[in-house]
Parts: sequence; structure tokens; C-alpha cells
Amino acid sequence: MFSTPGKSKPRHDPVFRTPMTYSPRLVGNKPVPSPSRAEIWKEQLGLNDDPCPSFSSSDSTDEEDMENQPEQNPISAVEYRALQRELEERNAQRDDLMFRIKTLSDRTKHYKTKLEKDDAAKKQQIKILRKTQETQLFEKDTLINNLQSLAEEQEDRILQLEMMVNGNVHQPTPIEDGGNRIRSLCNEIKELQAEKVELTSGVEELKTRVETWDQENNEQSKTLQQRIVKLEAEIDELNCQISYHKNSQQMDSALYSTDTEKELEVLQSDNKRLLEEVIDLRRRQTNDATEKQYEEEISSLKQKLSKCEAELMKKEKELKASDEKKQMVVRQMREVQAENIGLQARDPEVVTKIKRVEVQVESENLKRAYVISQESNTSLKSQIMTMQQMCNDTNQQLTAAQIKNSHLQGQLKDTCAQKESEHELMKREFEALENSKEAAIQAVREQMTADTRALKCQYMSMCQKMMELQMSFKEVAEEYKHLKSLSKQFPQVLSNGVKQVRKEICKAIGSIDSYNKELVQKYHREMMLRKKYHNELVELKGNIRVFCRVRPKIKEDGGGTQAEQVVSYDRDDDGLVYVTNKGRNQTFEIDKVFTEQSSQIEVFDEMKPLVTSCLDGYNVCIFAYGQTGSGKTYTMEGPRDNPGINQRALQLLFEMIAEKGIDWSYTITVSVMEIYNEIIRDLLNEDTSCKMEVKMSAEGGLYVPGLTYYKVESVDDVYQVFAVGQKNRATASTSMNEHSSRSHALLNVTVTGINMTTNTKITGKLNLVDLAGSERVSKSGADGARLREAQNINKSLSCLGDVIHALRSKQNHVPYRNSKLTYLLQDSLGGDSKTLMIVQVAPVEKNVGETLCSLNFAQRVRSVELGAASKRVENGDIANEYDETCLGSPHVKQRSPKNPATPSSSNHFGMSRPRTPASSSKSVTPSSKVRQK
Ligand SMILES: Nc1ncnc2c1ncn2[C@@H]1O[C@H](COP(=O)(O)OP(=O)(O)OP(=O)(O)O)[C@@H](O)[C@H]1O
Repeated sequence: MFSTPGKSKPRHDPVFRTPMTYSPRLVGNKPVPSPSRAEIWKEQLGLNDDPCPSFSSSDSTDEEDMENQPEQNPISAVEYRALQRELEERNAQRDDLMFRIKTLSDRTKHYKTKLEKDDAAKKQQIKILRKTQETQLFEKDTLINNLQSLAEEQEDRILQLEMMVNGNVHQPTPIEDGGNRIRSLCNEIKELQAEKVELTSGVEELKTRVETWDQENNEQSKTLQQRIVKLEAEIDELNCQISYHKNSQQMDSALYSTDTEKELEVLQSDNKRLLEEVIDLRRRQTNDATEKQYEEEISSLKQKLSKCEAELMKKEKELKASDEKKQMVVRQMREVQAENIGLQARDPEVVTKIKRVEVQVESENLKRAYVISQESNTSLKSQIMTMQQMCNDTNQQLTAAQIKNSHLQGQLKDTCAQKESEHELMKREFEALENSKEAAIQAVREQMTADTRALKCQYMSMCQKMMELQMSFKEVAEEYKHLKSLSKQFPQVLSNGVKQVRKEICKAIGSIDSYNKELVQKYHREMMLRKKYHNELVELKGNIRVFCRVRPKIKEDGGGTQAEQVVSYDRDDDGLVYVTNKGRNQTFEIDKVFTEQSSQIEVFDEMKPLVTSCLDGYNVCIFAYGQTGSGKTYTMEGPRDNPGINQRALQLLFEMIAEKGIDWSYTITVSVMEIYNEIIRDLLNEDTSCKMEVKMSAEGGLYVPGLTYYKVESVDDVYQVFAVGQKNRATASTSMNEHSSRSHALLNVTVTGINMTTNTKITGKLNLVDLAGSERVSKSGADGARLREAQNINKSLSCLGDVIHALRSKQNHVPYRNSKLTYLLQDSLGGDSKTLMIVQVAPVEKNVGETLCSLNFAQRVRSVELGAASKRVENGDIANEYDETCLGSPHVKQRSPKNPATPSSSNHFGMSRPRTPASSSKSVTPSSKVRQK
């Protein structure tokens, strides 16, 4: 019956519908088709490709089945409803599962979107970081480029300076990009600097060498000049000597002159060569183009210098040798002169000879030779002059070169200093930039590392989340698949289930059919009985009602066959009780049977209406009847932690009064008495020896003169009253346990209500009586005092039976006055009262006789009709006397008893047995003072 959302209905908004909006379609009602929540979710989840199998076919089939079923298999409406309910439950389960799927898919979507968002944020962060990194790298590159350009500029400047110094032409080296370029550039700069330093040192060395060489050259030149001068002087001197000895010593002097001239020539050639070398050196020094050439030249110069030095050494040696020769010549000349002088002084022959020699010298040849020698001498002199001139020029040039050199050296020094300072500055800047660059790189690296770590952590956590999500998604998917398969199988399963259930139901129906028939029969019988009982109950309203309570087994019951259970109950009727006696089952019909398991509360709940009717002005009497130890006291008083009817009744009265509100003013008074051996004792009076009597007032009401009443206002007051009563009862009796079993205990509660608006007074009385044990005399075998006690008990219980009998048989005279008990209970046993008798029985074989007697008595009492109960309402003056009881005229309604029997005919009322100490639950506690009227 599900419609396809895409066709029959517009697409639903992706809004989650609460489960309350969903109304599952049921089989039999043919509801208007509407998309299920599962379909909506599927649609929202995009799972419409394989839609859930529509239940329409199965539903319709089911429906048809159901419609056709009555023809084939008679299925009742109950069965149909059960199936409907099952279907609803299945639908609800399916919806719940779909809801879970929806929730999980929502969660998955949520996580996915979160993941995507995180991814986008991460990517954005990475982009930003990349951009930042790129910007930083760009800045770094710009910085490096700036540095490079700066370095290039500096390098150019250095090169320019070097060019200025050296006249070299520097070709700029191509600069590589990036850090390698900087490093290579730095290395190159360092290398260049080292080279420059080396070159500078080389230049300086060269300069020093040049200087040294210049100095040496100068010195050599000076030495040479001096030597030249000296030689010229010597030549002059020699010329003089030659001129002096030109005739006589022509040959010798010519020889010497030739040697000297040779020496001079050699020296001049040397000098020339040296000058040429110096000039060449200067020229080379100024014209060197490249450093290599310069070095080569320096090396060649060095070699030349060394050669020059060697030559100089050699020349010095030669000069020394020539000096020696000259000295020798001078010496020879001196010797010649001395010889000449000696010869001149010796004789004229010698003079003539000399003259002759002179004449010979002055011959033509000599003259030619002399002229030639003079010419040569002149040319030599001119040459010497020229050489001197050249030497002077050279010296001037050398001086100028020296000046220029010193000037250049100064410039070079300045340039070097400037270059060094600039280099230092540049180095510092470069270092600072390098440091800042390193710091920036380090900071960026650290930032990047931290960011990478954080991103890694994020990535890991996201991966983990993703894994978890994937896992959960897988689980959800598997669950969804499983659900899908289940939902696919569901119609089949459902139809199978329905068929199975139908079969089972049919089978069950078949199997229980017979039982049902039996039940129907029972039901009809029960209905009849109920109707009858109801009618009886209505008729008997206000009459005696009889309950039976079976106490549980106690240890006093002993063991063995005597302790065997003889009481049993009807499973369906709580008014039937069976007693097995000598193998025969006896059935007793009671208004209500309380089993061993019934609690005090359950028992009291049945009596609540009676108790509360007291507030409406009814007289109520509840008395417990039964043999000793059957649980009368337990039911009426009960243990302290689980109180009985007495306390609960008073507590209920207080609660009801509290609920009544302010319109009614209630007063509750209580009196406690006991009847022992037909003597009434006031248990609220400390003087228990005072015998009380029941009197008839002038108005016709019964009262007990001198009876103590306590006005109670709370449950605590009730407890105190009970305590006083128990204390006084204990004081009055020597053996509490036995005494309590052989006396009737009466708790009389009088409730007086005054309506403040209408001034109406309502008086109700609640008599709660714990009767003495009802054992037969023969069983206990009592005698003496015990016999008297038993006789009194018998008498009172017998009188009770007589009264009931008289009432039952509509006798004109009801013998209330035959016993104190019936006389006291007259107004509660009369026609306008409500009476409840709880017959207590023991469940064991040992007490079966007494149990049968008690139940017979109960059944007889139950059959007595007392007529309808009536309220005791007065108008007008409010009576303040609480000790007055008003007896209405007994109204006996005739009704045939079911089990007519004479109450006193049997030996039921007999002597009581002594009671075991353990069975006593009556204890005396001191009471506080209460108000006594
Ligand atoms: N419904 C019950 N649940 C538990 N114990 C019970 C119940 N009824 C009676 N008893 C126990 O049985 C024993 C006898 O009970 P109880 O004294 O009330 O008997 P009784 O009929 O009042 O005797 P007597 O006539 O001597 O006063 C007590 O020990 C009591 O605790």
C-alpha cells in the first residue's frame, strides 16, 4: 500500500520526520496510501535505485487473505487484531532501524562535510604557506640579486681599480643564478681577492725588486759613471802620459792605450747594454699588459737581473782586473818615467838617444798613428760625451720613472686601502646580509617544520577519523545491506509468519476448542453463581459477611501426618475452601477465603469499605472466630511491625477524616474491654477489678456505666491506648497467654461526626472483637477453673450462636442478654449493622476437627439474613454523650438458609486448650498519658 514518492507525491523536503508523525498502515483498514518514513529516508539517502519492496502487494494479499480468510479459515477479530498489532510492531521496528540508518548516514554526512571543510582549510593553509614561502624566496632571490649586483658593482669597481692600477682589461664573468651563483661568486671574489693580494704582493715585490733593481741600477750606473769618470780621468791621464811618452815609449804606450780603449769600449758597450736593458725594463714595466706576461717578464727580469748581477760581478772582477792592469800600467809608466828621468839624468847620450827616439816617434808613421789615435781619442771622447749624455738622459728618465713609480705606488696604496676598506665594508655588509638571510631561512625553515608537523598531526588525526568514519560507514552499510535484505525478506517472512501464526492459531483454536467449551460451561455456571451471589450480596448488604483466613503452618503444628495439609482452595473461586477429612473432601462456601499466603494488607483491603462506612454512621462489628492458635490475634492485632485490623482501621479512619475537609468535625473515642468468665473488665481503667455491667438507658440505648473512653486524635494516641489496654490486661491476669486465649477482647471505636453547615450529627460504632478460643471441651479435657472458663466461653459463643439462630429464624425474641458478649454486641448484630466474621482455621491434619467445626459455624452464620443496614443520623441537638449506644429495632429479613444447622447443637463450643507460650503475641508496653473523658 505504499505509493512511489516520485510519482504520486512531490519530492519531500529533506527534513527528518519525528516518529510521532508516522502512522503505520495496517492490514485491514485500507488506509490512504502515504510514503513511509523508510521511503522518505531512502529517498533522502539516495537509495531509491533499489527501493524497499512495497508491502502493498503483501498487504493487499494479506488483506484479501484476511477478507477471504473467513471463508477458508475462521479467524476471529481478536486474532486479526493480534496480527495487526504484530504488523504494527514490525513496522515500528523497521522504522526504528530506518531511523538509525538515517541518523548514522546524517552523522556520516556531517563527518564528511567536516572532513571536507578541514581539507579545504588545510589546503588553504598550505596555499598561504606556499605563497608566503614563495614571497620569502622571491625576497631572498631579490636580496641575493641585489647582493650579486652589489658584489658585481664592487667587483667592477675592484676591476676598474685594478685596471687603473695595472691597466688590465677585465672581462666580466657571467654570474650564475641562485645560491650557487652567490657561493661561486663569493669564491670567485675570494679567489680574485687572493689573486689580487698575490698580485698586489707580486706587484709590490716587483716594485721592491724594481726599486731594488733601480737602486742597484742607479748604484751600478753611478758606479759605472764613476768608473767612466774615473776611466776618463785615467784616459786623460793616460793621454797625458801618452803625449808625454809619445816618442820614447810609443810602442808600449800604444799597447797600453789599445788595452784601455778596449776596456773603455767594453765598458761603454756594457753601459749601453745596461742602459738599453734599463730602458727596455722601464718600457716593459709600463707596457706590460697581462699579469702573465708581467710575471714572465718579472721572471725574465729576475733572470736578467741575476744575469746583470752576474755580469756586474763579472764586470767588477774585470774592473778589478783592469784596475790591477791600470795600476800595473801606472806602475810601469812610473817605472818608465822613473827610468826616463834616470836616463835623462845619466848622460847626454841617453838624451840624444831619447831625442833620437823622439825624432823617430815624430816620424811620419808615428804622426799618422798619432793623428789616428787622436781622432779615435776624439771620437771616443765624443762617444763618452754622448754616452754621458745618454747616461744623464737615462738618469733623468729613471728619476722621472721613479717619481712616477712612487706616485703610482702612492695611488696604488690609496686604491688598495680604499679597496680594502670597501672590501671590509662589503664583507661586513655581506656577512650581515648573509646572517639575516640565514636567520630568515632558519625562521622560515622552523616555521615550515612546525607547520608541516602540525599539518602532519592534523592529517594523521583526519586520517584516523576518516578510518573510523570509514569503519562506521562500512558497518552502517553492512547494517543497511542486512536491513535491506531483511526488508526484502520481510514481506515473505511476514506472510510466512502470518501463515504460521494462523496455522498455530487454528491449531490452538482447535486444541482449546474443547477446553473452551468446558470453560464456557464453567463460565455460564460461574455467571449464574455470580448473579445469584450478587443478588444475595445486594440483599445481604449490611448483614453478616463471613471471611475465612487460613493461617500458614507454624512450628507448633509439629511434623508427620498430624502436620499434613488438609485445607485446599479452588483455583477459580476465592469463596470455596476444601477440607480433607478421613480421605473425604468437604467443600465450604465462604464470602472470601484468605489463603496462607494472604498478607495483612490484603485482608484489611477487603474490610476497608466496612471501616469507612463507620464514618457514614453505620455500626460495624468485625470479630475473629476460631480455635486457639488459629491466628485470631494475629489478624486483629498483628505483630508490631505488621499490624492487624485494629490499628489499620483506626489509621484509615484518621486518613478519611483528614480527607473529609473542614465541613465535618469528627471525634473518635475508644474503649477497650475484655469479657472473662462473663465478667466485663474495663482495660483502660487501672482498677481492673471493677466489674462493669451493661445497662439500658432511659432512652432505650445500651451503655456500660463507668466505662473509660479515650478520645484519640492520632495513630500515636491509638498506640498508647492499646498499650494501656494490654498493660492492664496483663496486670489483671496471672498468665497472659492462657488468659488471652480464654477471654474475649473488645475494642470499641465510636466515631461522631458533626456537619458544621447543617448541624447534622452522625454516630458510627466500630467493634473489633478477638473472641476466645472455640475448642471443644472433650478435646482439651479441662476441669476445675479451666472447666469454668471453658463453660463461660462456651456459654458466650453458644449465646452468639443462639442470637444468630434467632435472627435467622425470625424469632420474636432474640436472646441478646444471655451472655455479656451478645449483649455488648447487640447493636452490631442487629438489623441496622454491618457485621463481618473472620473465621480463622489451621491448615493441618491435627486441627481438622476444629477446622470443620469453625467452617460449619461460619457457613451457618453466613446464611443468616439481618436485613439492610441503616445509617444512624440525627438532626437537631448534638448529643455529647459518648457512652450512649442507640439500638435500632432489629429488622430481620427472611431468607432460607443454604445449610441450615443449629449453631449450638454441636459440641463445637467447648473448653479451650492451654496455649503454647510461643503462640502469644500480646505484649504490654507502657503508655503515655492520654486524655480521659
Ligand atoms: N497469617 C499468619 N501469618 C503468620 N503467622 C500467623 C498467621 N496467623 C497466625 N500466625 C501465628 O500463629 C500463632 C498463633 O496465632 P494467634 O496467637 O494469633 O492465634 P489465636 O487464635 O489468637 O490464639 P489464641 O486464641 O490463643 O489467642 C502465632 O504465633 C502467630 O504468629
